[in-house]
Amino acid sequence: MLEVNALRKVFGGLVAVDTISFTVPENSILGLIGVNGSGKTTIMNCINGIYDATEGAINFRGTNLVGKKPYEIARLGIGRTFQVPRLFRRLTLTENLMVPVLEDSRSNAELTEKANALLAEVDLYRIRDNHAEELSGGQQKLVELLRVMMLNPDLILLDEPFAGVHPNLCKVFLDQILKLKDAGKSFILVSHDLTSVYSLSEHLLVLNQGKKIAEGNAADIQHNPDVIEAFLGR
Ligand SMILES: Nc1ncnc2c1ncn2[C@@H]1O[C@H](COP(=O)(O)OP(=O)(O)OP(=O)(O)O)[C@@H](O)[C@H]1O
Repeated sequence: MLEVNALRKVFGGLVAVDTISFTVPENSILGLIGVNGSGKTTIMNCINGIYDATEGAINFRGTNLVGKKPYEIARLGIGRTFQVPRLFRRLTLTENLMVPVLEDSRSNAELTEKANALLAEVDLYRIRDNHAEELSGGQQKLVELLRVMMLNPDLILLDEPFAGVHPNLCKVFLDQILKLKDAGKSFILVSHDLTSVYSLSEHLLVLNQGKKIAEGNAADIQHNPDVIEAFLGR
């Protein structure tokens, strides 16, 4: 579904992503792990068009994404959440969900029904008229995922969905991911929560200082000496 080939992203003299290649098959979850500053978010930003790749190719179902704008990439079927959720603080939950579909050809009633159904799935329908700023950080992350789902993407990039989130909400988030996976969606998951990322991902990529140092399934990664050294410094 997604093929990233020899991706390189340089900021001035800093090579943030150093010639990384990987693929995301249809209906799969790829985990992206690495210590702070290893290049994970930069890879996400290159895929969804926030950054232009310095070099390399990114193909999504045969379309080259390099040079495309974030809204074009969203319309092609790639959604994205952020480490710090980017909701409109003074809009209600329902209004936040309606933002990506303002120019949608579906009727307002149909879209509102969809937004409310998504909110109901995670027990937020009852507070649908609250302002986003009234939510906890974890609830905001959840609403951001629902907002992404309004465009029904096939590939969803999740940046640190569990960081700072109450364990009960993490469970809701995990259930949502699994449900969407069952419905055929694919994910790239960036997380420092290794337990969750190991349990969710069929395949993992480990980054260190912009380079790929290992890849494989959770068992391969957990026993890889380079990974142990990068994470634990021994
Ligand atoms: N816009 C930018 N301008 C300059 N340097 C940047 C920019 N974005 C990222 N970097 C640098 O690129 C490197 C990789 O950063 P990135 O945010 O991708 O790492 P990360 O693995 O996501 O880290 P974290 O786990 O802390 O989120 C870091 O050294 C960072 O300082």
